[in-house]
Amino acid sequence: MTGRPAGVGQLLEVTDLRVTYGGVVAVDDVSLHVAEGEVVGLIGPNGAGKSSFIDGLTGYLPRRGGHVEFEGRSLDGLATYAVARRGLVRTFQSVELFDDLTVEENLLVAAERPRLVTMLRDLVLPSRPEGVDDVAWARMLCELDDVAHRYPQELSHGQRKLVGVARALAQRPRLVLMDEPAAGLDTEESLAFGRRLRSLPGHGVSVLLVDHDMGLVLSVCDRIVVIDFGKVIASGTPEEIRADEAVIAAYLGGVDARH
Ligand SMILES: Nc1ncnc2c1ncn2[C@@H]1O[C@H](COP(=O)(O)OP(=O)(O)OP(=O)(O)O)[C@@H](O)[C@H]1O
Repeated sequence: MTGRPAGVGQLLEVTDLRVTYGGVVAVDDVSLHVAEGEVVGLIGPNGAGKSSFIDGLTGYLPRRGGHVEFEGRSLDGLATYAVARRGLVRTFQSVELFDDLTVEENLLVAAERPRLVTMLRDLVLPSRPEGVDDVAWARMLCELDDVAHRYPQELSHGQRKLVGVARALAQRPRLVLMDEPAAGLDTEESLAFGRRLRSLPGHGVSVLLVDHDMGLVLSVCDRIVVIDFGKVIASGTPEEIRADEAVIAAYLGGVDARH
């Protein structure tokens, strides 16, 4: 159901991932891959298992089955911080920023370990130009330079969401898993966010995007995987997903059954 034969060379390869809560099977043997440079969407109606999938994938919840490989190496049994260190970093639905720290300081905290590496690297390679550290890079990508010295309470909801994304980027991920990054953004903010997101592969960052904003997902993703009741029901290009009858039925069914 992943839309391509199993093989090597994927950045992320998830095989038959299973996540349960007691007797509830939230993720029922879901397989999915992300290749280098791809923006892949993971969508599904409310309660389909999207967040549980990300939690199981990144080690926030125990996996009851399946395997996760990243850059050809197994992530099975790794703690969340070790997964992030490998370059697989996630954002959360609710952005928990440090209110008494500025935007810049929030990013510095996120990038603490990489910055230590940066300092050591700078000692060895003093010619490295100033200002291209990980925090500045994340700020630049999320266009947060103008608010770098503001506090989170002074920002709009959309800007706070962007700081959450920048915090993930400041860790220099190879792949960022975004859990509903556009929730609460207005149309204009969502469009701007989509443009920034689309630029990430050009900076060496691939993306797995979970979001309810279908306009955003359909416009920025190379491929989309759709789950419902914990199972993959479709995968393909945005055009294929738009026309897929199982997807249409799941979302139309969702209007009656889930809201
Ligand atoms: N802590 C929990 N305890 C028990 N069941 C849970 C728990 N969290 C989620 N579930 C159940 O697992 C299933 C998948 O939920 P999940 O939150 O992963 O779906 P989702 O697709 O992310 O939904 P949404 O789009 O609403 O965020 C649902 O049936 C949900 O009720």
